[in-house]
Amino acid sequence: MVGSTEKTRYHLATELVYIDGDAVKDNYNAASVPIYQTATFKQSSADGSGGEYDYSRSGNPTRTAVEVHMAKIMKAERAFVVSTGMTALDVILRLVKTGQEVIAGDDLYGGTNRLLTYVSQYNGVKVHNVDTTDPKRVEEKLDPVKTRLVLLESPTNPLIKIADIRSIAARVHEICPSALVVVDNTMMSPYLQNTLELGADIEYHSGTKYLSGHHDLMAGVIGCREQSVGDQLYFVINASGSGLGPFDSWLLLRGVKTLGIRMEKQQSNAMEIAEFLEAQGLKVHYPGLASHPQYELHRSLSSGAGAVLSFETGDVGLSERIVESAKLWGISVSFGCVNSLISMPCKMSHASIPAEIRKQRHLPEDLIRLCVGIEHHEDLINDLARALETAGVQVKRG
Ligand SMILES: Cc1ncc(COP(=O)(O)O)c(C=O)c1O
Ligand SMILES: N[C@@H](CCSC[C@H](N)C(=O)O)C(=O)O
Repeated sequence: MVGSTEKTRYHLATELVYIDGDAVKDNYNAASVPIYQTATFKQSSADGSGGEYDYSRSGNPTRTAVEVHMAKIMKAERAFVVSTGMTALDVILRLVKTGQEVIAGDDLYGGTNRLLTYVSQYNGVKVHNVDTTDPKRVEEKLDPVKTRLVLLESPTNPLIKIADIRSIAARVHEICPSALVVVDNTMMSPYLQNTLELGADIEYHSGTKYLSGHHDLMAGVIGCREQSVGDQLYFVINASGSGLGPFDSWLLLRGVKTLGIRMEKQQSNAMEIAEFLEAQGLKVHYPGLASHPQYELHRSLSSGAGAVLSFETGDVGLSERIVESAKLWGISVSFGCVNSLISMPCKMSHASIPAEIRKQRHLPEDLIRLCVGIEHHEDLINDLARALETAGVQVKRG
């Protein structure tokens, strides 16, 4: 019902806009996929052999439309849309049983760290946090019997570190044939990086970010390579009721159509801003800069650097003053939206990671994260320059 083995025929920017007419049967040929705002569906008989849908927790035509579309975009055997990005990870973690192990990065979104800590404390699942920029650190923890999941973020949120997804996936599959390689691809979106093609078994996204693009909904997207994995994921989604509602499914489908054009503009703005900050002598983390330690690796995995970057000032108070002096840059968590945002991860998105763990993992307290939108880059740079000056930094103008 929600599967798609259809291969893409056009450039990705075109496929994003082109919704396959067969994804949803509509008697009136509506140009926009209808919102089936219904909980239940009338059946023609009482023997359970009725229509394609019976209850929206189990399936809904608007949800099917976005799932079929996302499967095509992610080149997945099957895709699912769920209520949030964290729900996506929660569903995936249900595939890990007590006694099994997870290997994850040591620079991860704060909420991901929180959920992994929960499963390790209460579900009897050992979680190894390792530096995933070094494939050897992952390999050291692989156990052919116990390892069930290897979870990667690349680039990481918020230090923008890169994992060699291709090599890690190959080694995991060689050493632990029953382990699943899972990539949180939120920071790139399917427009810039296809992790299933790089060897991942499951790719997931916070659809709250680039996929929807306007910060007007919460969503999660999961894509997988194998039908059997898809069956297990669907079981959990139906059993737990985590599928995305019809209206949010419709909003997500609408948002995805403009992903290509938004991402092109956002990352070209991000590059201008990264260069401006680097010219100020600040330590900037952005994989589009040749100074990024994994610049070449990132280029070999993806087709762009994305629109999230972070930089260090060396002084927490100074960072706070910069963030609070910005006007055009909204002080908010989240990223991937048309509006530009500024934040301090240690006090905001990553505040749920205990301070001593943040220290152990070398997450700088003064780090400022910028999530670049589609505004004119000169306005963004001018506003940032003014914020730096207001905070006491002498700015070199180009
Ligand atoms: C990299 C990453 N993955 C997953 C999530 C979780 O997504 P959501 O907020 O949609 O639950 C977030 C942010 O929240 C994130 O930054
Ligand atoms: N209070 C929230 C913070 C959400 S952070 C959202 C996003 N992933 C980001 O990185 O900005 C929480 O504790 O989850």
